[in-house]
Amino acid sequence: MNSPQLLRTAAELKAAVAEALAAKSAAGAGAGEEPLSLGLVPTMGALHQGHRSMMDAARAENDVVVATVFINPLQFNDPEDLRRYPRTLEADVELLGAAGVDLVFAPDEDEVYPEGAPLVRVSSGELGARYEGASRPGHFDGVLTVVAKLLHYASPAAASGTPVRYRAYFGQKDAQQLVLIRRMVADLNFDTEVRAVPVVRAPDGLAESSRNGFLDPVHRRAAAVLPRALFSLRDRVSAGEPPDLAAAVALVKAQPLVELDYFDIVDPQTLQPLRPTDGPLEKPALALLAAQVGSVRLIDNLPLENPDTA
Ligand SMILES: Nc1ncnc2c1ncn2[C@@H]1O[C@H](COP(=O)(O)OP(=O)(O)OP(=O)(O)O)[C@@H](O)[C@H]1O
Ligand SMILES: CC(C)(CO)[C@@H](O)C(=O)[O-]
Ligand code: BAL
Repeated sequence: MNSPQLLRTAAELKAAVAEALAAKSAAGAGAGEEPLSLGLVPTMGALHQGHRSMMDAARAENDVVVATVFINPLQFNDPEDLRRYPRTLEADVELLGAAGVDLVFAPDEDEVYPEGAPLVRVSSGELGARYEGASRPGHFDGVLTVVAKLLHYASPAAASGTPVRYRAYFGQKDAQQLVLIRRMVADLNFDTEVRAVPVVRAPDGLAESSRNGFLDPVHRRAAAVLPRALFSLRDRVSAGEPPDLAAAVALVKAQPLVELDYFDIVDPQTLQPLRPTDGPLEKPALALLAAQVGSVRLIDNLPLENPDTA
């Protein structure tokens, strides 16, 4: 297992990115058809198998892989959620080493926000005010602002005389976040390719999440109703039947320990609701939900595709 270099400041990261790319270049990377490449994987730490699969994807596609571990206060609307967010840097660095990550950027809050909360932020607009944004006001402006900063910190642009392909990895589990990051990169001309990584699930279907550790065994078992409802919806759609959202909602509501926030069927690119009331789905869609399970808020989603219109 290699031990990744741990960088605490933007200046250290910049120097380490330049050095790592130069070493790869000297070893012959980027000399053929494929340019030299750098993969960035932003996280908030408390890493699990979902994160591991993003690291694996980045490792498979890039010469240099940078992971970031930063709990971004700007995206928390609930101070208690921020206070208790799990902090496990030592174990995280171990997982990142096992995944072959080269550099780990774990800055302090003062490094990222030296003047305190920034005056100028990236606005997530109308799309950022729906679903997760409706329940967590300001969340997506905070996410986009820090992702913009992280993309700048790790940018290979200035680090090398040769062109470097820059890819950034995000989980499909945070579907709305992913759509918004794609929009930011397109709307603001970031020179970065956004790569989506499929949701990694526990054996009972629950999406892996750093907050799952807060569930006691009873709530943990109850939470499995969320993927059950999503997969029941998907199975109907895959069989060419209309999506019965009401039945899927009823399944969740029958579990008293789970309080549904939203459950909808949306366009995967725009997140506009697509709610056929009788006929089958006419184009690929995404089922999207959030629920409170005990003290934990969980989100999940699943693509829906009608084989007759695929
Ligand atoms: N189960 C998963 N499968 C694939 N990607 C995931 C999964 N869980 C998280 N990710 C991705 O990992 C990245 C970092 O997410 P984050 O560190 O917030 O972890 P998390 O488990 O989503 O934590 P939480 O849900 O408690 O905020 C995001 O791009 C997120 O979509
Ligand atoms: C992308 C991210 C690391 C930004 O803080 C965070 O929102 C997350 O972990 O999904
Ligand atoms: N994975 C999304 C980060 C958050 O819940 O704040």
